Amino acid sequence: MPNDQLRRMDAFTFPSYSIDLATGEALFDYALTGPAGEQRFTEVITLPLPDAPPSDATVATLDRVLALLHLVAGVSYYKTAAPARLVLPAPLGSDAVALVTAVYTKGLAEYAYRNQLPHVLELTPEVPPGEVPAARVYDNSELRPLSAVGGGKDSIVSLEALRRAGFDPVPFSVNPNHVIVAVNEASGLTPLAARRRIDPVLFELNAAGARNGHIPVTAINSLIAVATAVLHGLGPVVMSNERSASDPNLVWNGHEINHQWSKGVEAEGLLRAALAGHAGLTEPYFSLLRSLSELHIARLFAAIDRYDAVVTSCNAAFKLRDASERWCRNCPKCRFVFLAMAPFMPRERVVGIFGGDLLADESQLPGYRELLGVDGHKPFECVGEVEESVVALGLLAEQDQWRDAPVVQALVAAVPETAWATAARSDVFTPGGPNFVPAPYAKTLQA
Ligand SMILES: CC(=O)N[C@H]1[C@@H](OP(=O)(O)OP(=O)(O)OC[C@H]2O[C@@H](n3ccc(=O)[nH]c3=O)[C@H](O)[C@@H]2O)O[C@H](CO)[C@@H](O)[C@@H]1O[C@H](C)C(=O)N[C@@H](C)C(=O)N[C@@H](CCC(=O)O)C(=O)O
Ligand SMILES: Nc1ncnc2c1ncn2[C@@H]1O[C@H](COP(=O)(O)OP(=O)(O)OP(=O)(O)O)[C@@H](O)[C@H]1O
Repeated sequence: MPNDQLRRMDAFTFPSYSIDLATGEALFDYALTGPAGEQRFTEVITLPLPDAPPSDATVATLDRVLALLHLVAGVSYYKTAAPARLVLPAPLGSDAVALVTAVYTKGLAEYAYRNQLPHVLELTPEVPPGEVPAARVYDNSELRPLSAVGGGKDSIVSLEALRRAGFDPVPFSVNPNHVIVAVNEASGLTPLAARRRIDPVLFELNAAGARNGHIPVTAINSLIAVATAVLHGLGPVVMSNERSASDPNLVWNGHEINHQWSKGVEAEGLLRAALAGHAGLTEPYFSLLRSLSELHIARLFAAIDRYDAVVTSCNAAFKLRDASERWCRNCPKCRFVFLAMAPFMPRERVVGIFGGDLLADESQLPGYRELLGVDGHKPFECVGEVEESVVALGLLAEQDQWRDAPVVQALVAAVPETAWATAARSDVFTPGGPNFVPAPYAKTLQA
C-alpha cells in the first residue's frame, strides 16, 4: 500500500486472535482502516508446548493473557500510520484499559517525538461498552519462576541470583539468537523459547517509507513470557529491569519521553494490575533488579565469570536482519556497559569480553561525552544515568590500570565540577525506589 494511503488511515482495529493448542501457534490480526481502504496484518507467536495437554482452567487463563498480548503487540503495526482512533475489540476492565492506553502513548512516546506526532501522546482507546466476566483466580505465586533471558548482563545476574537462592528458575526467551542460546548453554539450565514472527508486510511498508520508530518491546516480551508460564504451570515471570529504566530521556510538550518506558516501574505496575484484573494471576510478573542501578548490577555481574565468552548487551546483536556477532563496540550501550564493568574487573577481562578496549580508543570520546552529560541529552538507548557514568569514571580515575587510558584522561578533564560534586553524594550502590519484588524473593540478591 503506498505511503500516502497509509497516512490517510483513520482507525486501528483488532479483528481477532486465536491459538492452536496442538502446535502452540497463536495468530493476532490487526487492521488499519480509512477512506483509502484497509491494510491487514497478522503476527504469529508460537508458544512452546508443555508435555501434557493443558487443563480447561489453564486454557481459560491463557486466553485472558493472550487477549492482553493481542492488544499490546499491535503497537508495531499501529505505528506505520498512527491513526487518531484506536478501537478495541471487546469490553475491557479499567486495569487493562490503563495498560493499553499507556503502552500506545508512553510506550510510543519516543516514536511520537521523533516523528513529531503529538496526538499519539494523547490517544484514548475506544472501548466497547459491556461487562467483562470475572477471571478465575490462579495462585501461581509458589510455582517455579520463569526468568527472562535477553543475553545481557542483567538477566544473567538475575538467573544466577535465583539459582543461588534455590528458586530453580527456568530460562525463557523470545526468538533466542546465537547469543541467547550460548548464554543458556553456559547456564547449564534447560530453557524454554517462544517464536515471534512479525508480519513481513511491515518490512515492505517500512522499505516504502512508512512511519517507523521505537516500540515498547519489553511489554510484548513480558506478556509472551507470562503466556508461556501459564501454559507450562510455572510461577512468576522474573524480569531484570533496573531502577534507571524509569528515568526519562527528555520532556516534550509536557510529556516525558523515555526510550525504556516498558522496562520502567510504571509499566511494571500497569502490567501486574492488568494481569491480576484481567487474567486472575496472583503473582504474574516482577523485576528482581528494580531497586538497583546499572552500575550496581555491573558490579554484581563482575562476581560471575562463567558467561564472559558469551554475554552480550549490545542491541545491534539482536536486530532481525544484519545483526552484529556480539558487541558492536560503537554504540551508546557498548560504551556505557564497558564503562560500568571496567571499575570492577581486571582490564584484560573487560577487554576480553568486548573484544576491544573502548577507553583506549579516542574516537569513542564524543559518545562518552553524551553519556557523561557533557554534551546533548541521555541517548535513546538502554544506558544508565549520567550520575552513574560519572561515578564509574571517578572509580576508574582512582585505579592504576585505567588512570592513564586516553579516554579516561580526556573525560576526567571534561566533566564539570558540579557533576563530580553530585557523583560524590551519589547513592548508586544503595538499593532504592519502588519495586514489586514479592516477599519470598526479597532476599535473593543477598543470598
Ligand atoms: C535491535 C534494535 O535495537 N532494533 C530497533 C531498531 O530496529 P532496526 O530497524 O534497526 O532492526 P530490527 O530490530 O531488526 O527491526 C526491523 C524493523 O522491525 C520493526 N519491529 C521490530 C521489532 C518489533 O517488536 N516491532 C517492530 O515493529 C521495526 O519497524 C524495525 O524497523 O530500530 C527500530 C525503530 O526505532 C526499533 O523499533 C527496534 O527496536 C526493537 C523493537 C528492539 O527489539 N529493541 C530492543 C533492543 C530495545 O530497544 N530495547 C529497549 C527496551 C525498550 C522498552 O521499552 O521495552 C532497551 O534496550 O532499552
Ligand atoms: N529476547 C528476549 N526474550 C525474553 N526476554 C528478553 C529478551 N530480550 C530482553 N529480554 C528481557 O527484557 C528485559 C530488558 O532487556 P535488556 O536488554 O535490558 O536486558 P539484558 O539483556 O538482560 O541486559 P543488558 O541490559 O545488559 O542488555 C530483561 O529482563 C531481559 O531479560
